[in-house]
Order: sequence, then structure tokens, then C-alpha cells
Amino acid sequence: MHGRECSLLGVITVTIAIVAVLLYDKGSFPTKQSSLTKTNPPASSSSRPRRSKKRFANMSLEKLMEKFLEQSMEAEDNFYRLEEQRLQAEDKRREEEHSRELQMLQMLGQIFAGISTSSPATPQPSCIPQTNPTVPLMRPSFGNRNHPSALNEFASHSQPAGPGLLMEEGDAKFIERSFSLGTAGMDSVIPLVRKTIPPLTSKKHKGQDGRIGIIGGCQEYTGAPFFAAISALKVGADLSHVFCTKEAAPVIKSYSPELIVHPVLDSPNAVEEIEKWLPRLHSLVVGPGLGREDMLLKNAKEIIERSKLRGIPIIIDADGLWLVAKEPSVIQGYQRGILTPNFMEFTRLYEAMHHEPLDSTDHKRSAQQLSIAMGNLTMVLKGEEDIITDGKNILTCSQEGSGRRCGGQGDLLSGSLGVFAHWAFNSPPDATKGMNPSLVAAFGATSLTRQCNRQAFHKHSRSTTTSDMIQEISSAFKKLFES
Ligand SMILES: NC(=O)C1=CN([C@@H]2O[C@H](COP(=O)(O)OP(=O)(O)OC[C@H]3O[C@@H](n4cnc5c(N)ncnc54)[C@H](O)[C@@H]3O)[C@@H](O)[C@H]2O)[C@@H](O)CC1
Ligand SMILES: Nc1ncnc2c1ncn2[C@@H]1O[C@H](COP(=O)(O)OP(=O)(O)OP(=O)(O)O)[C@@H](O)[C@H]1O
Repeated sequence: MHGRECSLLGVITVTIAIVAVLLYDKGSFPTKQSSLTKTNPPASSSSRPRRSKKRFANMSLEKLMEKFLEQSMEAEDNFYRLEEQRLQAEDKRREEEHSRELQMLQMLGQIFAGISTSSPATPQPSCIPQTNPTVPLMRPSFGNRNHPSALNEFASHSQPAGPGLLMEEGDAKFIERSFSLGTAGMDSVIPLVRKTIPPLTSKKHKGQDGRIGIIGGCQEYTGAPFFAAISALKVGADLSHVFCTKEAAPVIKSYSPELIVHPVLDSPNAVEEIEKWLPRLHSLVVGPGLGREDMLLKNAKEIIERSKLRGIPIIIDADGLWLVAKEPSVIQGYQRGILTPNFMEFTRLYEAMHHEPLDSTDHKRSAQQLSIAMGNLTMVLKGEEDIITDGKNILTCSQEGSGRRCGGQGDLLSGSLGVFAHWAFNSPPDATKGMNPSLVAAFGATSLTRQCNRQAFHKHSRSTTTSDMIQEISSAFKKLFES
């Protein structure tokens, strides 16, 4: 803001200067050429203003203004480039500080753990998997299927407690932990979500709590990317970017001045244009309103590939899942990937992966199988109850919603999940008690979406729309995570 004001002031000042010079025909202009004259001094200093005058006298006022505006814009660009570098350095410094604090806390935790072993054990909440005290406090690598012990990693580090069900499938044994809001889940997973939410403090600068990108928005669908992007902002992201087609951009912009809209998704160099922004993004939501045109899917695929290289959490929804059904390898095995299929999308994906019809009698088992087939990717199967699994653990979210199902509700979910995912992956491992951050984030987003649905339905009943639900984000968030 400050920089932009300065630049505008600069433009105005320069413009006044030109007009003054032209009117009074005195002095010379500070062009590049005039600064060069310092290294190659002219024969006589008196001839300099005259040459300069002649040069500018040949230019129209309009041309001059254009030239100076151009220079001023260049200066502005430089200013922003430097500012971005400064912010990045600042981010890095804070991250280092944060990790130092974390190490201290971990050391203190280990010291206290040592002390507490000599006193009677404090019972842990029954449904939170307890980490083995001999295992170093590190973020576990979730879902490495090539690792023989990976499948039961969570189970082997935990003491089975609370509601657990042992299922067998061939040689594989899965510990299913089923958490439901209102019973065990409310007491166990919601507190973990809370711990990942960054506190609002005056110490932070704009952007630190989340810069989210949405890949989607085409001629047919402008609502979906808008819903996802505005939900991300309302949940607490600082900046929300939409990368959509040229045609969709003015429409999305017109819905909200809050969003940053890039009309690049169908441009010939779409991937390069979007890649420029990747270093600034904390998470990516691919698919809301993307459409199924080959060129758009191809661009989305390439953007996913490049985001993976940067370790950006990627949420894939809607038409992004159409792409995954066609080319599962695009996200298979990426541990920061989360898929959010509705039942139709899930069926499509399942059948593409397993080459057999879906047995719809046991959704949990099918979701778990699909997650495993996708390399222990986190799967959020939406429905009467939302099933969240990384193949090893299953959470179910049955927060009370309503009977109303309007289009766009899933976009609210995926947009908010973009933020929760950034927060969860950015939190120290003990915030999620060793649980896969994707699971915690997904649980936060599904409970929030359902709570919004419930509150909006209470006010609007049959007429409830996604916009009504978005209006409820603030109070639903407070109720679930801040009360
Ligand atoms: N306002 C907007 O711009 C919205 C755009 N949306 C976008 O719309 C695009 C398409 O998503 P949809 O979920 O509508 O996808 P589909 O067009 O595949 O499905 C629409 C609905 O049609 C039915 N259906 C689909 N296939 C069927 C089949 N084989 N047999 C029987 N019924 C079937 C299901 O009820 C399904 O929910 C996505 O990009 C999505 O993001 C949605 O998010 C809704 C809101
Ligand atoms: N039967 C249901 N009862 C309660 N909540 C539900 C039900 N079905 C879906 N939901 C909730 O609605 C949210 C969105 O799921 P939905 O199945 O509508 O997604 P979608 O079809 O992908 O949405 P979109 O219209 O945005 O594409 C989920 O968080 C889910 O919890």
C-alpha cells in the first residue's frame, strides 16, 4: 500500500515536472541519456540544456507523458521486486526463529517426559494415537508404500485405545480408528485442528497466514472458483488467487474485489505464467469450475507437477478429479495431496483404479482401498458422513448438517481445506499429535462446511444456497474452533 502510494506520488510529481518544463522551457529532463552524460561529459555544459530542449521539443506532450509513465512503472516494478525479496527474507528469518523455538520446546518436552515417567502415568485421551516415546519427535513420512512397515506405521507407534476395529484384507492388517464429532471425535480431532490454527497477532505481515491459489474457472463455471477462493479468505487466508480462463476472469472479478484474478489458464504460456506465482503460494486447490476441455486439463496437470516439486499441499476437487481418473499418476503417492470426491467422482476414480465396479455397501473400506491404491493419498469421500482416510487411519465426520444439498457446497469445502492444509503442514508435529496433517486439515474443513450448512439451513431452510453458507463461515469457525 505504502509503496503504491509512493509510486503514484512519484508519477504525479514527474508529470507536474514535465508540464512545468514544457510551459516554462527551462532546465533539462532526468532521462537515462542525461545520466550517461556524467560518464561522458559534453564539450560545454551550456550546450547540454539546449540539446535536451531540442530533443524534447520534438516530442509531443502525450509521448513525453507516456515515456515518463513507463519509467515510473518500471520503478514501481523494481520496488515490488525488492519488497518481495525483503518479505521472503523476513519469512525465512521467522521460520528459522520458529524452528529454533520448536527445538527448545521439544527439548523441554523430553525433559518433562523424563520427569513424568517417575510419577504415575497421566491417561491420554483415548482416541488420540500415542506416539512411542522412544521415537524421535519428527514429522513421520506418511504413506510410503515402498517401506514395509509403512502401512502400520501409525498403529505400531501407538497403543490401541478407544474405539478401534481390526480389519484384515489379504496380508494387510488395518487399524481403523473411527472418530465421530459429538462423540470421541469432538474431544480428539477438533482440539488438534485448533492447535494448527495460527493466532492472530500484530507481529505478522500480510500473507503469512496463507496465500492460496485456485486453478479453475472457465466459460461455463465462474461460481465454483469464486466460492472456493472467497471461502479460503473467510476462513483466514490473507490472499486468495484465482487462475482462470480469460473469459471467466472479468466475471469472477466482478463478484468480489477481494480476490486476485489471473486470466491466464487458457493462454499459450499458461503454465509459465502460473509457475511464476508458485513460490508465493502456500497451497493449491485444483479443479473447482475447471471444466473438462483437454487444453485446460493439460495445463492443470503441468501445474500440479510443478507444484509437487515445490512441496505445495494440493487439494484436488471437481474437474481436477476428472483429470486424476484419467491420469492417476499425476498425484499418486504425493503425500501432500488431498482428494475430495463426491460420490459420483469417487465411483469414477475407484473404477478407474480398480477396474471393477464399486461395492457401495462399505464406503469406509472402499475409501481406504482407493487411498492405498493412490499411494496413501488422503481421501475425503463426501456424503451423509464424510469419510477421511490416508489408507491407514479413518476419521468420519458426521457433524450435523441438513437435508439441503446445493451446488457449490463442495467448493466451500475445498477452498477452506486449502487453508487448513497450509496451517496443518506448517504446524509443529506435536500440534497434530503425530497424526497425518492432511487428516487433521480435512477434518477441520469438513466439520466447518457441515456446520455452515446447518447454520444457513436454520435461517433459510429450503432456500439455502452456498452464498448463505459462506455468510456463516465466521460464526461457524468461532463455534467450532475458538469457543
Ligand atoms: N456455480 C458454479 O459455478 C458451480 C460449478 N460447479 C462445477 O461444475 C463442474 C462439474 O461438477 P459436477 O459435480 O456438477 O459434475 P457432474 O456434471 O459430473 O455431475 C453433476 C451431477 O449430475 C449427476 N450425475 C453425474 N454423472 C451422473 C451419472 N453418470 N449418472 C447419474 N447422475 C449423474 C450427479 O447428481 C452429479 O452430482 C465442476 O467444475 C464444479 O466445480 C459445481 O461446483 C457447482 C457450482
Ligand atoms: N447427505 C449429506 N448430509 C450432510 N452433509 C452432506 C451430505 N452430502 C454432502 N454433505 C456435505 O456437503 C459438503 C459438500 O459435499 P458435496 O457432496 O455437496 O460436494 P460436491 O458435489 O463436490 O459439491 P459441488 O456442488 O461444490 O461440486 C461436504 O462437506 C459434505 O459433508
